[in-house]
Amino acid sequence: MTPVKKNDYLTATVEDYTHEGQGVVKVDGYPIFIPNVLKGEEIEFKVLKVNQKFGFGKSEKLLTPAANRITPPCPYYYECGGCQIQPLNYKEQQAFKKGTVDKSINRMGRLDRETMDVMAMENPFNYRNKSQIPVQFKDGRIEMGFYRPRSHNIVDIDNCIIQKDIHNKLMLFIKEQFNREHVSVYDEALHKGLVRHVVIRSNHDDSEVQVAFVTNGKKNIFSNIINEMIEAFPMVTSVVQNINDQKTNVIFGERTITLRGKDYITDTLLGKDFRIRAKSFYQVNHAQTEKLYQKAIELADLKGDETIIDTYCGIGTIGLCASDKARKIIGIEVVQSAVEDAKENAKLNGVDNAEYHLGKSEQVMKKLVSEGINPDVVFVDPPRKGCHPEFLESLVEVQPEKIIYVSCNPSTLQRDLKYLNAEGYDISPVTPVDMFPQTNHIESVVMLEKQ
Ligand SMILES: C[S@@+](CC[C@H](N)C(=O)[O-])C[C@H]1O[C@@H](n2cnc3c(N)ncnc32)[C@H](O)[C@@H]1O
Repeated sequence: MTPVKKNDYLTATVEDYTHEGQGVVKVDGYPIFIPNVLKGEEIEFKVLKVNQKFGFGKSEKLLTPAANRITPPCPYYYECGGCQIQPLNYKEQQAFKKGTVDKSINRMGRLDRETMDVMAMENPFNYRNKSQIPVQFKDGRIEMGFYRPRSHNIVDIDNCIIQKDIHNKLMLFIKEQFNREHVSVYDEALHKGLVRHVVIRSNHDDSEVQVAFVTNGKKNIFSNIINEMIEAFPMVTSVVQNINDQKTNVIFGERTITLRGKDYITDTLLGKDFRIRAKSFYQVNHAQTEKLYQKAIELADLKGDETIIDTYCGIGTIGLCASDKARKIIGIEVVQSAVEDAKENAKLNGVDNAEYHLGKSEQVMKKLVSEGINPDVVFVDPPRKGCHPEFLESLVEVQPEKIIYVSCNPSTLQRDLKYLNAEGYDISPVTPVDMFPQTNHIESVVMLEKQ
């Protein structure tokens, strides 16, 4: 028996945050998760759902608001699923993120390591350099915006406070053009219609912008729109069409066709230039990426004669930023276009001590181990699911002096750290880096050293 029932109205004080940024209240020890409330607030709430071990609720009345509460700066906040923690001022967002990393490493992982203060942004808005904007036809108009939480219904928006200003201007412009030209828009339920997403990506000073039209089929109806767009936005140096005719939630399909200009944009990170194509991973927050990489390279404490493996390397950014201080860089990445970009990026920066391997880290690493590779430092930057167990086994087999782990998921980070710790690696304090202000996402960097 749970101590609460669905539709109960209760009063409690918010004790903590979940890793998703929801408030946690407890009734006789039974936790209930409530969005948009701050730690320390006394609230009246309604119970919405009751599971065996925890429930969900909705705040009905703030009895004592926290000093760190603010009115969400975005007017779409309560409808749109893009941001989750706007009622927390930036100081409280940092406290939530530090607390989440700390709980993961120390409470869940029992690793007993210090969590540093969050490396924060000076101005935590208008930072996203990549916008993946779904398109829908509703009530006689084409709408563009972002999905409501846990749905594929779009909130039609004119301005997003976390994406860069140039993206907001282009989004509005393209929406108007689509409406004027009565462009055919994809209907997910019927799997019919043409335009599915518009993806905008820009470099740090907006001197190069890429617009990608993701379409269900290869019909190209974009000539007029592109002409007008380039006249109004001469910084759009790349327009591509990506064909995705599958019934899927994955945004990009296999094939990308260049419609105008180049098929990439170029950005600079820590003095190195990087070509980025539409499907390649690239960190979304330029200012914070430089801080993150700087910290990662500082933790590696390179002397100049090291062999470095940069795995889950994307377009080669971390390794190439470290290449001046290393003897050799070996990159591993599973996306073909990213590997091609990485090779190109090495050339572009005059780096001749880098080589790249296409494939899964868990497989390529095994092969490199069997060939007798002997790295001194390994940079690891996996996706949210963390490292594959077979990759970790190979890593332990080659025994690098140092491993620098960059993670976008504190939960898989602690799992992998625990394994490496048990296999003889000491763990440095963990530094959270705020790559995604206003959202519940958290990036961290940590160094492991052979005992
Ligand atoms: C979080 S991103 C990091 C990329 C890069 N280090 C950076 O900072 O831009 C993770 C990368 O791992 C790649 N990836 C995902 N699974 C992989 C696997 N099993 N083996 C190798 N690379 C993988 C993704 O394509 C992506 O480029």
